[in-house]
Amino acid sequence: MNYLLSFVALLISFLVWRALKIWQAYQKMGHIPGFFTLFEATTVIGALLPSTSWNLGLSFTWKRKEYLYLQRKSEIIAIFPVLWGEANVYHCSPEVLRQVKSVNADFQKLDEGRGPMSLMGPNVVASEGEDWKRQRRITTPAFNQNSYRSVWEETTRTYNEMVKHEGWGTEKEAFVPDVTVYTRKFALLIIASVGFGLPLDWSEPRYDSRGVMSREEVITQVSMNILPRFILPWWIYLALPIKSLRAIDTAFKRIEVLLRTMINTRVDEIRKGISYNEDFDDHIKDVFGRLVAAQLREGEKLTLSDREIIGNSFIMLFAGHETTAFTLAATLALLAVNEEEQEKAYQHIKKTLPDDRSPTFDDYDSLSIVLACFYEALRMYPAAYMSLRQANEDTSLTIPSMKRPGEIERITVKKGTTVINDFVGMAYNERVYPEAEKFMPSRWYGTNVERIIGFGYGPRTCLGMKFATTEATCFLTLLLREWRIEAVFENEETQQEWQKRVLNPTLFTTLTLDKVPLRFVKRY
Ligand code: HEM
Repeated sequence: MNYLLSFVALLISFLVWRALKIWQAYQKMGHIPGFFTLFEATTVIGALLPSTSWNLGLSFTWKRKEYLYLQRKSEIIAIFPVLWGEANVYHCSPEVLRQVKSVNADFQKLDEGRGPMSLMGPNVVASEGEDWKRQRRITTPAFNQNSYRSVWEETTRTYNEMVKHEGWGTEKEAFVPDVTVYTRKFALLIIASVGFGLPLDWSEPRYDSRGVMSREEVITQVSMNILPRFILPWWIYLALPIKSLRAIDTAFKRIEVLLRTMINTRVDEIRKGISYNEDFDDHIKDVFGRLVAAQLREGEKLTLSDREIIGNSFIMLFAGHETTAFTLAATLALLAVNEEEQEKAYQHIKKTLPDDRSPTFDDYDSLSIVLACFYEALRMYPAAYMSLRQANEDTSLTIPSMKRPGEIERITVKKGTTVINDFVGMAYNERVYPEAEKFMPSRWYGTNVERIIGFGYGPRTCLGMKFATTEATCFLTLLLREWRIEAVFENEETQQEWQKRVLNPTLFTTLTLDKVPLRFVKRY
């Protein structure tokens, strides 16, 4: 009886607490069109439960992309979770994105969102204010024309290694059961080599004969398990003898050792090679070298702690390969089911590279139709599918009106409100991208890079944007000029049905695709 009373008292306290919370949120955001749900999508419970009418589910911005904003006839909406989580404001307007992320915007990254990204140490993605400025200034010079040239050369080398190792050189056709496995490995090898001077081998097996994980597998496991590692308590790895948990634990321990060893080796190299009072910029070109060298500038402002070097190395390895890999996979899949666009890209490559000469970095600007295919895939499957910002002050936002097209509405977001930039919503906003469901690379012909919002906007725009587009242009050019890409259908399914089944992403740490089966058919 006592137990029952305690339970009822607890339940009542909980409900009163929630009612108060929702009431407070409603005071703040009630003027924004919105709706109620039971759990907030990004909380553990909200993410684990399936997407239904009463629970949004983790991938709800994708699953409801056609009607989420249309239902409320507004490009900005508020979502109030009744039982768990915080109320937030979502929007699907590139105009709002620009206001929230411009240089003068009084918004900042959320502490909660920064947690998982700082798992291995503070870094440029997760930091704010002066810490962010310092880390951005240290890392930015590593992204320059010379490094993009290295990206191009390394992409060409790795492509040839892939074709050789997979035995495709002599084949007329290659069946690729899941192209994401290849693009993932590809992107990882490029960032590891160009960004970190860590050459990984395409042919190295994931585990050696003694069952020891390869370095590639360590980085892949770590990238795929950032959220579980962040959420799960340390003792769970000891308490539960589950193989996949053990693999996560091993990978996180090994990456720490790997990065520390790399730091020590690089410190020795730098100390031997140059006097560390000299201008480092002239000597050290790669991202990792710049991070390590910054630490050696004793007594200077632009320095990094050990934890910051590890944090930044980890984040570059992660940000530098997951996003590129899935966008490349989406590009190939979309080209497979849009034959006309694939043919256009192929003809463009042939015209740009007469006599079948190999593409070089100097061809990058001319291969704009290839890059447009990548931009369009990025729009339709935005790897960084949302970004969160908190208002530091009451801020008035101007939003194109859905009810009265051509007019502008003003909405104030109150101090402390979290604004979620919903890149899926923006990508499928028919006002901005007519026929949004259609793969139309021509949207990006001759475009201004500021329009490519998939890489963010403003001072915190993606640092690796040109790194990624260089790699993508080179990889796609090499592949498309040699192979015709085809979808592998199941039974009698149509191209649209294939796209719907196969290109059905999961929204987790990034937007990920699961199993994209393709066939590469030799063109000559
Ligand atoms: C298709 C590939 C990529 C996509 C779609 C992408 C997307 C993004 C987006 C949307 C942001 C801004 C996030 C925010 O505002 O909260 C961002 C930031 C960042 N990205 Fe990328 N990224 C890609 C590739 C890369 C690569 C290859 C690297 C490094 C080699 C990289 C490094 C970074 C870093 C360091 C930041 C943080 C910048 C800052 O806060 O100052 N990204 N990325």
